[in-house]
Amino acid sequence: MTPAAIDAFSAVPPHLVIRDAFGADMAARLLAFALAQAELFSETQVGNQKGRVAKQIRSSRVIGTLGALEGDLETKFRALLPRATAALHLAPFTLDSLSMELAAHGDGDFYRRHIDTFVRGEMTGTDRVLTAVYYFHATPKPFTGGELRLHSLRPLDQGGSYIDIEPVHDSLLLFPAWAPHEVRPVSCPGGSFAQSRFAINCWYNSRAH
Ligand SMILES: O=C(O)CCC(=O)C(=O)O
Ligand SMILES: [Fe+2]
Repeated sequence: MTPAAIDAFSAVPPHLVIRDAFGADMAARLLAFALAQAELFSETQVGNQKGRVAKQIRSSRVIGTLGALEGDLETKFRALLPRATAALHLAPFTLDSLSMELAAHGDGDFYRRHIDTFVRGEMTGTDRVLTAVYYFHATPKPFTGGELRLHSLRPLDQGGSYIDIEPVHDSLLLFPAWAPHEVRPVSCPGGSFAQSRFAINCWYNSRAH
């Protein structure tokens, strides 16, 4: 009997991890920015419906602006695109824009399995093609858990698979926006905002046709 092939539906989607991605100085500036803006973070929402907060799907806080760091960050994320396109074997696309947000996961926070592409009438004129997540936190690391779990398209109980990726300080993770993923629950006994698992989500958007 021929063993069943590991088909595209059962394989973990392509991904790229970059350590020491933006450097200790940028990580420190981002942490200082996050703490200074603590009051301006709001509860995360799911989907595009204004005001919808689905606590059973996603629990975290987010801020949509990166202040004076925004320009530097955008340059760094843009510079990664050729490398990511090659490593992830992405079909060529024309970059329309980047969208960035800064998210904080504290004690008990999580984000259930989802994809980042817009589907079913959530279209906004652009398509998210590529997701990048940049991780940073206080040192020593004040939390456990919070791994990014990247799933195959096929569910685990039907022969699918997954990989857990640690949110290492000053590291970057890139994967196609269509890839199913989740944030595993964070445990942060101290519980203060400063001890959160911080991440910048950056989406590379192509114009939707
Ligand atoms: O924080 C992460 O590791 C990923 C967050 C995420 O999946 C999202 O905001 O869409
Ligand atoms: Fe996501």
